[in-house]
Amino acid sequence: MRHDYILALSCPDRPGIVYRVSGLLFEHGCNILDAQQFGDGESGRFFLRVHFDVPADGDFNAVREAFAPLAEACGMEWAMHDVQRRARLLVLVSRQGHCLNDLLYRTRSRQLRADIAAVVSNHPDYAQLAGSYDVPFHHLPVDAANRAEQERAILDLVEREQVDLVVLARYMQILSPGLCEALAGRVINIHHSFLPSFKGAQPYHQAHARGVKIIGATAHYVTPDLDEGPIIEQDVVHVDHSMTPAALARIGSDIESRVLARAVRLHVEHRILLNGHRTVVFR
Ligand SMILES: Nc1nc2c(c(=O)[nH]1)N[C@@H](CN(C=O)c1ccc(C(=O)N[C@@H](CCC(=O)O)C(=O)O)cc1)CN2
Repeated sequence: MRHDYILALSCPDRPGIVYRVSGLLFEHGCNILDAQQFGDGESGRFFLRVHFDVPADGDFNAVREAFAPLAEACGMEWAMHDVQRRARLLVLVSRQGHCLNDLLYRTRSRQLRADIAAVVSNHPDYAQLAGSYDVPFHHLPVDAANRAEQERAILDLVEREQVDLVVLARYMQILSPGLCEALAGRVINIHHSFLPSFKGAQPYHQAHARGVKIIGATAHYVTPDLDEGPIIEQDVVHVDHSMTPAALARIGSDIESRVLARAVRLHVEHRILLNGHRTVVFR
């Protein structure tokens, strides 16, 4: 039986990259099932995502070892991923549980190629919800005095549970620069506004005060600069003058869940490549 893999790479753009990558895969008996590419004239970088399979009598490790010298010669940042492997998520939540609820269902129903290894919260509210899905729940209260200890406990969980991606599902704590660095590229946050508008706390109150006619949600990678990380996915919905901040939050909650789920899917399917401060997303 053939086995599928994803090759995702970025490198300085030059003629012949696709030719050399596809030729190497061909020489190892691999078949390309899907390929997407983008050459960014502004950054001078080339981005490629190749879905390929290895024949039953093939050797994936040999393919990966043969690829390494080519990657080195082209200055590639690259990775190959087993399509069958389900990503392991650690979901962090505070008081608003709609995104957690959505991710629990989507992972359990296998809509997402991922499993939730555990839930962490600074409040006890969602212990029963996590338990109803047989997902371990860790109540880790946090304040200025114990923040370093609490974040150490989160990192220990990431290592112990072999977590691939940390999801801030309306987790209302600002991660320290140290934690952001330790998990660089592996933390996605859902911000409840259409960034760059209304960063920080209470974006629906900010939106109401501004009198906007659309609200939105933004999923982005987390960096030390609050709500400034590379944007992955966004969506919006129309609102009007009659809606209070609470009404905006109710309307916005559906958008938040959808945008976060789309961003998690894009990440776990290896469809996102970083392009400096921005992303390239192969849908
Ligand atoms: N280092 C980062 N941490 C977090 C990011 C980020 O981009 N970089 N995104 C936030 C998300 N966020 C809104 O989406 C957000 C969370 C928390 C706050 C805030 O002011 N929190 C207060 C405490 C609030 C409370 O205890 O209820 C604080 O930490 O002092 C603003 C925006 C998640 N983390």
